Amino acid sequence: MTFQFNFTIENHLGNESTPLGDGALALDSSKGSSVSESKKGKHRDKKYSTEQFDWPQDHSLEHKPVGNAASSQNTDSSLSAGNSSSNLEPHETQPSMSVAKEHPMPKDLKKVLENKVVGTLPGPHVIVAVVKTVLLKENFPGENIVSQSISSHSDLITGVYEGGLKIWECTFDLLAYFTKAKVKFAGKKVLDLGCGSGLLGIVAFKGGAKEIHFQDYNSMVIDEVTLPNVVANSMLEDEGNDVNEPDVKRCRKSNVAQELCKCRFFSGEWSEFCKLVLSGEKFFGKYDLILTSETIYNPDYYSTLHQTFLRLLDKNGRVLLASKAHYFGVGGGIHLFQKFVEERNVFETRTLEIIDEGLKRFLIEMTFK
Ligand SMILES: C[S@@+](CC[C@H](N)C(=O)[O-])C[C@H]1O[C@@H](n2cnc3c(N)ncnc32)[C@H](O)[C@@H]1O
Repeated sequence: MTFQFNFTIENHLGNESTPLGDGALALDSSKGSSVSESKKGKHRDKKYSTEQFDWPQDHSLEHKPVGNAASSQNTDSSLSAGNSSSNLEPHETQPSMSVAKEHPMPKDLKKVLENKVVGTLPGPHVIVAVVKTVLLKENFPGENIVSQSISSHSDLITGVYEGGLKIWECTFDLLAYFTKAKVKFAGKKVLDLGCGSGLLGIVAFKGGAKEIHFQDYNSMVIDEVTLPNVVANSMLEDEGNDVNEPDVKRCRKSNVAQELCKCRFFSGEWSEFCKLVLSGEKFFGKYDLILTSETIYNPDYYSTLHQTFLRLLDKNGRVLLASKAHYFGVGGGIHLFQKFVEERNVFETRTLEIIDEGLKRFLIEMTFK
């Protein structure tokens, strides 16, 4: 079995008397690379810096939902609500009811990038910034999805942690497709569903989408990965004009803030998320485009996911979905999902691309019949 994380845990840092102190977690949201010891120390007090990421191509990711690995230690309110079972097995567990909430954009954008190292994603797609994060355990009392994932040797813990801390490879397939197919985002209302790092939504943002919403199951993922990635990208865009005069600077600052107003962030389980966005004053209107990568691994979630598309997609909208052919150990996969969709008879699915290298992967489009 191959097991891979995109972040490293440094529980031993205190013993090595690094400036991070005891129980520091280093979370590296790049694919397969890790932050070196010296780099972590070096960047701890920096606001942010830019570097090129090393981005190894590993196609051997394996999902392993864990049963009893989801311990009751989890006290994060949005997570613990989803952790009612102490023995979580992929096919016995229904999607939990992790309460949905909106995460406001912090006023101090520099703070969002504190303890982060910003790099750029190599590849043929538009330039995208990704952050590496250093998390201090004491800042996240009760938030232990990282250590739970590590200790359970799993990328997913059903109903507790749904995988958003790392970038899954189908995200890269969709990014490549956007470029190849010249997907238009301008003026569209876009949802990055199960966003994790949020790279799909970020590309939509850069492509001129009117509004971009990011949703992830875990609130920590939104706060520590998605939001910083979006902020880093808005600043990256802005770095193009290198002007130093104070009023130009002020104006640039408000431009960034204005652009960021197009982005909204949500955590929580899908049916709860639907309730939140469809309810009363929070109603934001339906989405023209729903982007979603590696979200169909668990057949227990199909009904909720299908319902989410049904409720949130505009009647002329489309879903662009990327998935592996099969998710070993969890049981989901593209064929099972397509069959599920066919049986519901609401959406039409069309295969856009089959990527037949490493683990077979699919890009599909869903539109209303
Ligand atoms: C395997 S991760 C993929 C993350 C990201 N899209 C990528 O490709 O890197 C699956 C994502 O789907 C979301 N997700 C899965 N099941 C969910 C559920 N029942 N409710 C809400 N979100 C869910 C999680 O938040 C998680 O980020």
